[in-house]
Amino acid sequence: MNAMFNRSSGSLPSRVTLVDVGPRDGLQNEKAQVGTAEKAQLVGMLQAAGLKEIEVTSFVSPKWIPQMADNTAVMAAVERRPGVRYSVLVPNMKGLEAALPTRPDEVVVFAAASEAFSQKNINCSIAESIERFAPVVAAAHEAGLKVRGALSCAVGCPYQGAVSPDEVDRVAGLLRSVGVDHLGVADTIGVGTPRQVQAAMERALKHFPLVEVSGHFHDTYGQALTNIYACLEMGIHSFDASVAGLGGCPYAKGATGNVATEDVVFMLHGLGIETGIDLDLLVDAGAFISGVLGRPPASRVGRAVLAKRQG
Ligand SMILES: CC(C)(COP(=O)([O-])OP(=O)([O-])OC[C@H]1O[C@@H](n2cnc3c(N)ncnc32)[C@H](O)[C@@H]1OP(=O)([O-])[O-])[C@@H](O)C(=O)NCCC(=O)NCCSC(=O)C[C@@](C)(O)CC(=O)[O-]
Repeated sequence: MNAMFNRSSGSLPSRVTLVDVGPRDGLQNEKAQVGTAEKAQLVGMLQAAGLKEIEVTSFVSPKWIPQMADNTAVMAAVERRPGVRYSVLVPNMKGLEAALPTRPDEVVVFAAASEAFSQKNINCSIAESIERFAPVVAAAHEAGLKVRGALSCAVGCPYQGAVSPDEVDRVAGLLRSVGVDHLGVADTIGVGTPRQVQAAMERALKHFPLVEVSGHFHDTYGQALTNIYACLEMGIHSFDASVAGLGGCPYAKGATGNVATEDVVFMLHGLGIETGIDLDLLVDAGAFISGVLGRPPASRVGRAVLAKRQG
């Protein structure tokens, strides 16, 4: 066992922060255009359920992701609660300039550990993306905002196949070098298994402190909860998840949604780990957005709770 794994001395964190990325990662991949009011209502229901960090939208090109074209209107429609942090994705200065007047608490730049995915997702090489992010990070800091860096394809790439931990190491280092505060290690296509995820995390932890690393897992191969558990064993205590298991990236064909927030909360509470989230209210939020989309929630916990309520 690697020395880095001794950080948590075998015990699990007592509290975990969950960032619900459903309004952004979830809805960016839906064929049906969800209305601005429904998006704001979803954010409202998530914060009522106790989520303290919500990724609301992205300021990307509407030609690339038309589902997020109402970004400014969504940010304006959200009834903000004190103590909740609202983040948005920005791929470049144009995105940051559009995002700043909407008063996000945090911005997210997104790079990839795969050259092929970087080209497909943001139309530039990894090196060019880092160059592009440098002034974005500086300007965001100037505006008093923290910057998260999402690192896609940390285990596998839909175009390139397996991704080596060496690439995670390299790109995590590049993101840190331009001043990114927090790194979200993402298994974009949900192919990772626990030891692979731990290897990627270990490399990320060379560049970012434990409190500034989080996991973002898609559940394509049903490994997401196991991978979260593997991260908990390393002491990592912040994860992205999507209510109702919404999600996916339009440039990662075949990948399913993110791990469902309801499923993560159920597991964490079962482990005696605090989240501050009310599972019943979260299930209501998942049922609401699934109703808007005209399908049952992908969350197994969500479906089980709803079935139990019906008797
Ligand atoms: C990065 C670009 C813009 C490059 O796209 P490009 O075509 O190379 O951009 P460009 O700079 O050449 O500009 C082309 C046009 O886009 C406009 N433009 C340029 N920037 C913006 C902007 N910010 N907002 C609005 N418009 C913009 C620009 O003004 C111009 O407009 P035109 O003159 O043709 O009318 C494009 O590739 C893009 O928007 N990509 C975003 C793709 C995306 O959102 N993917 C999903 C998010 S990542 C993800 O889901 C993964 C994650 C984070 O969840 C973790 C995981 O699971 O892996």
